[in-house]
Amino acid sequence: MSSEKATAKPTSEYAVACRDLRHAFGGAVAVDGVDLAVAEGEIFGLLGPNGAGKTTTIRLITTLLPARPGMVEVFGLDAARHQMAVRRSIGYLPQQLSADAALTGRENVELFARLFDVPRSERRERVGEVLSAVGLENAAERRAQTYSGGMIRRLELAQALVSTPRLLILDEPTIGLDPVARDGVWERIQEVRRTTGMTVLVTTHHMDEADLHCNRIALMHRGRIRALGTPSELKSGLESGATLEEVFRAYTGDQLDEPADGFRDARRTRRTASRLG
Ligand SMILES: Nc1ncnc2c1ncn2[C@@H]1O[C@H](COP(=O)(O)OP(=O)(O)OP(=O)(O)O)[C@@H](O)[C@H]1O
Repeated sequence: MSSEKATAKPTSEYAVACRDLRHAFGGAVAVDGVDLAVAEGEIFGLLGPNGAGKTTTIRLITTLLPARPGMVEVFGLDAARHQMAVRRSIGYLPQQLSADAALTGRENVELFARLFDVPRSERRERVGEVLSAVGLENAAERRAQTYSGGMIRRLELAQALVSTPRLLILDEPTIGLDPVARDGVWERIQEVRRTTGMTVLVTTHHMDEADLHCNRIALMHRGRIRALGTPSELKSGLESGATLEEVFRAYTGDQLDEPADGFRDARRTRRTASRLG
């Protein structure tokens, strides 16, 4: 690990740079030649209908899937050659439930602090800081099973933040939440980004959220990037007064989803609970 650190010299100024990403599950192509460049400090939205290949792209970037023959660089480091350094720089909020219902909020975050090697001497303070950054300081000693859907997602955000990542990757951070809870999650994401300058790569099905919060957006469909730009650029490329949802439909022709909330609903809405994403 130390030799990896010694040779880990950044080669580009981007937070994430991908070239020709490809992945197939058996014969089924999920990602079909994706090029992406995410600038440091921006909120970059990856949008697309179910099955477009967003999660697979994220798993390639986080090194959970091998990116060969394509290329992924995170803060200029080749992810294939510097896998551990790249993983250390990323905080990942998976689509699957990653909070444990039987543990308190604090215990859930402490678990991630240990998993991600936050030094023992800093753990207590760091866990307290991120719980308060997501507005859960007063609920920290309660079991997660008593949390609302929005609180669970904010708890999972705290888990992703506890290792002080430079790049925060959020896979549908507001899935299954009502509009008020969605706003609560975004407020916390924006606040963390303002105070830390962190880069955020996010997937969402909510066009209104992408329009409001993302600096740039890539529209993905059937494994490929179909359009890329700021929300205004994408909208003005269609017709005057077009909404982002209309842009989305123009490129994909598909329906958007609207799920529900609560711990049980979150469990039902998302895939099987898994701490390892
Ligand atoms: N582990 C897997 N095994 C087999 N096929 C998979 C697997 N994971 C994803 N796929 C398939 O790959 C394609 C892309 O899936 P992916 O989860 O990347 O899409 P997505 O855009 O994230 O969708 P969603 O919005 O529903 O999360 C889909 O056809 C999906 O069925």
